[in-house]
Amino acid sequence: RRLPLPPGPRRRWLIGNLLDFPTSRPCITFRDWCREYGGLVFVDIPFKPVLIIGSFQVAKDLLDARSNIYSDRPYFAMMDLANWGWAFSMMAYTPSFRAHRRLFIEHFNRTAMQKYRSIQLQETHAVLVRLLHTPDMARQHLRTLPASTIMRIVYGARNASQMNEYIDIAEQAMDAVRKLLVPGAFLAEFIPFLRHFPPGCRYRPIVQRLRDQPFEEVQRTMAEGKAMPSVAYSLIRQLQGENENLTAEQDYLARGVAGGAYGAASDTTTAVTEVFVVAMAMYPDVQRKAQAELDRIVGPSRLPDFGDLESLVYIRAIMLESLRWIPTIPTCVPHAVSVDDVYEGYFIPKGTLVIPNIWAMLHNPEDYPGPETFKPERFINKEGKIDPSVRDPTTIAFGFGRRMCAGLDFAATTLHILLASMLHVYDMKPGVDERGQPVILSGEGSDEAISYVPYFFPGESRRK
Ligand code: HEM
Repeated sequence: RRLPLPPGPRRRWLIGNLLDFPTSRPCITFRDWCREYGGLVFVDIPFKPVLIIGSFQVAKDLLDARSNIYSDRPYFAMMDLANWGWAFSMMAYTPSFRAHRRLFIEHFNRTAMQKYRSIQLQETHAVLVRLLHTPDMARQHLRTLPASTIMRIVYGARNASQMNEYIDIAEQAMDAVRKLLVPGAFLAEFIPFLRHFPPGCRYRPIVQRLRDQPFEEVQRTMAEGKAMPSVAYSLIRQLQGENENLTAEQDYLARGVAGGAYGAASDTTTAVTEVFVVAMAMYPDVQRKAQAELDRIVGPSRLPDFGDLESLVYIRAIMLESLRWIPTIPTCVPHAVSVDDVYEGYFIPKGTLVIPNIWAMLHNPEDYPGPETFKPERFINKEGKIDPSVRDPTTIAFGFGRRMCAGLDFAATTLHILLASMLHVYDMKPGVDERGQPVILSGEGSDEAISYVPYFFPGESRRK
């Protein structure tokens, strides 16, 4: 006899839990279900069983320890309709996915990243200057930073107008990810015949341009002998070897690896930066403490550098707290289990969609007391070092197992240097709205797959 399925909300005849599935702020409903039924909750959606993971331990046991069978992705109907199927973050755990990920890691591991530091610093400094000249466009400037950094690294984009065009394309293409990847936001994910009425189709041309236009520009400049060093350039050289052209398969791989970097890096890093700025405006004491650390370690006559980061412990704690307080991808990117499995006496059928509730794990009061408060001190021990006994939010916020974020190191260094530089130069304060009224800030994320904070600030320079 089959073992029982994990517990979960009561199922209705024929439609199971279809009507219970949340379409707004799913992380909250999932957290409530887990409080009622435990760290593992089974939700019965016709054609698509769903498993919600609400506890860090269960995520470790399944997604990390059994990563050989929990690293698949479900078929994302809406993302496929929007033409995002080429992005390896959406791919099933196939040999093609593994080839993409392997190649990606080769260009974004810790050693490879040393090469990108000067671009990271130049882009960070450029943002500081833009903020000074046009503070009313602060939000836009901060949004452009990860985009332009990754664009220069991946495609060697050369001039401002080319860069702006690429960023504009990416902004439009990423809108699909924000809107279509929220679990349950589109019932078509679960009910196949609804896919004939797709809101995703309108994104197809722009997503295609995101992948192809900058890549083909690199190919063109290579043919003219004018290409700048870039990841795309290295990929093409590496794959094509002595041959004159890439094969169709190599071409698909190279475009996917390059385009995947841009898609995965820009919005996520921006979202954390926005959380950080709002937190600084809401918690001026934290800001002052960070600035005191900077004054002590960096001093007033220069900007922070990568060599300072190890000593900037409090600022690292601010980064960790920014990742924890409003998690960037609150319900992760769903995994899928590729064979039938049994866990703690429960049967988990092959093909089940697995959703780790990152938000709930990072707001678990047992690991992070007073989780709604922004408190970097929680990560620092008596010796003034990062406390290894407090769960590191990067082990949750970047996902799990063999699908864990492939750009974690890149994201963490980009953020650390940016946060340090922003705090060194600016005081972040709550701004005023169009009617001149003070903006009420809140620590609540948006309702999209990548969580934003709703408002933004003008900062003020603290260095005259
Ligand atoms: C703070 C910023 C970031 C956060 C919070 C973040 C978070 C995540 C999460 C939660 C996933 C899904 C993991 C899973 O399925 O278990 C993911 C996947 C991924 N991320 Fe990030 N990410 C960030 C920045 C970046 C950057 C800067 C890059 C590239 C340079 C990147 C590249 C990727 C890729 C390629 C995947 C797909 C991995 C796969 O499916 O195997 N991410 N990220």
